[in-house]
Amino acid sequence: WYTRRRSDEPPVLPGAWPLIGHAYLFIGDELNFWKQLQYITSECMNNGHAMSYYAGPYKFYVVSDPDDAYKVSNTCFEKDQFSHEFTKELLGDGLLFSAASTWKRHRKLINPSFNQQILDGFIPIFNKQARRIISQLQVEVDKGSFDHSQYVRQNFMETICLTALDDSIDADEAVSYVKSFETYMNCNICRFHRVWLYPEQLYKFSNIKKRQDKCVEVLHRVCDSVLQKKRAQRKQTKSSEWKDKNGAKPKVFMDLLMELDEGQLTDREIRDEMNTIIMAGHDTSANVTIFAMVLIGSHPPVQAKIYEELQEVFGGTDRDIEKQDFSRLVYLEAVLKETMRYYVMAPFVGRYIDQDVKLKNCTLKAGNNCMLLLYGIHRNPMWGPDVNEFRPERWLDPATLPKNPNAFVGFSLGKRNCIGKAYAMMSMKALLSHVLRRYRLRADHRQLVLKLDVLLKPVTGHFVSIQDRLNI
Ligand code: HEM
Repeated sequence: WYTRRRSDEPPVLPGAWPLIGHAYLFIGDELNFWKQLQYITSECMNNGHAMSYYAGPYKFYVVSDPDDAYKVSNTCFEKDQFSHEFTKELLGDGLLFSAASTWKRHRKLINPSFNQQILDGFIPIFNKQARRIISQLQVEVDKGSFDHSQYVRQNFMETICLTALDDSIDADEAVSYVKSFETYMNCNICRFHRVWLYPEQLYKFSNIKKRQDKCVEVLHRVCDSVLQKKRAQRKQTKSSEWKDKNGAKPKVFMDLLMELDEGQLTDREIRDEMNTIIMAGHDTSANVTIFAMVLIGSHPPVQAKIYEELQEVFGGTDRDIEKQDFSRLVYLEAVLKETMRYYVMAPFVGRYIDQDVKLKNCTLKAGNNCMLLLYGIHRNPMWGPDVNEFRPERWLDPATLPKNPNAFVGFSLGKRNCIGKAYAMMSMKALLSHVLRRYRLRADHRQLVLKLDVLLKPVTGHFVSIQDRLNI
């Protein structure tokens, strides 16, 4: 039954077992998940860039051709059947996993909140956060290799909270918010790797669910209390006075959503979007920065070139990064893009096939799930013979880049791609432009062991050591 398919459907991955199909491949830890995803990707790339596999009764298509992936992503806007189910208590109708009809309305409303003018308002926060990590890293100078990921993760989490909710969140609330977020994500990852906990009827009796519910309670309480505080402040102060009082402060995402015309988003929807932005925005940018630091430390000529560019742009000073500096950091941008190509943060994204989709060589049938293999797109031979090498220089000359506009999918592809890509590039450039002016990194990326929870991550973080350039 598993191997039977309509003639125009993609071929089935070999090795399906009775009843469970290929689900056994995914039993195990996050290291195994990454291994299996690499295996499925290479099978898919070697079999016409589209295949299918089964997890119990569910059929999943996998697609690794950039044009086909683009077609799927712009035809089917529903996310796969599991993502929303796993996150609905916290993210509700937030952009990331909401139903297509809600997503279309919300994305239109929220898009303007990510415009350049708003993002420029966050530059002082990015600078402050970069200086914060520089002083925290002082204790690690000349101490040998250490786990830089903890510093980076914490820093990006604080930054996203400051730009989503601002400092209306008090210190104790902030601590419990960050902790609860972390535990919530860990619970979800635990469930993801235990196929038997996928059905809600079984999951609700597990201890993981109990722990997760407690976290959701805290996260909702904190978010609601910030929202109420902001509403009360606005009521007390006339709108013109409120503008004067807060004129110097950047507008954070919560302010922007509250300012939408009355009734466009309910308080519940604003809360869902805040949690979504925080969840989608902090771990992704943090991980790219963590990988970038390892790669930069492992490639001294790359580090020297970045440093040279930083000296030129900042005139040899340690001044803050300003609006006009971002576009001048051309080589740093190339390094970040190459990091995201080499270690694609989200190696796949899911879609639900709600209508038949005709691809180059086959048809995906409605009623199944589909994984767009972004990792496969970044390993496509169109990138050239050095596809498996880290080579930022490829980004400096358009002639050495693939002609296909969907070759780079670090932020996904199609209309439902990442809304925060410009924010992410700015926050990462700001942090690295400070850190790399002050510290020289040493690392060895060949020691990295990778795992996949929902994002690609290094298993342990003790690979980077730092020297203070002031003492060299
Ligand atoms: C380097 C950092 C980042 C990476 C690699 C990344 C990657 C992604 C990916 C792969 C998706 C899924 C798209 C899809 O399903 O096709 C996504 C969606 C999303 N991202 Fe990002 N992201 C990053 C940073 C951010 C930041 C900083 C924010 C917010 C400030 C953000 C907010 C979102 C939101 C709200 C969505 C859902 C968009 C929608 O469905 O309309 N992301 N991102």
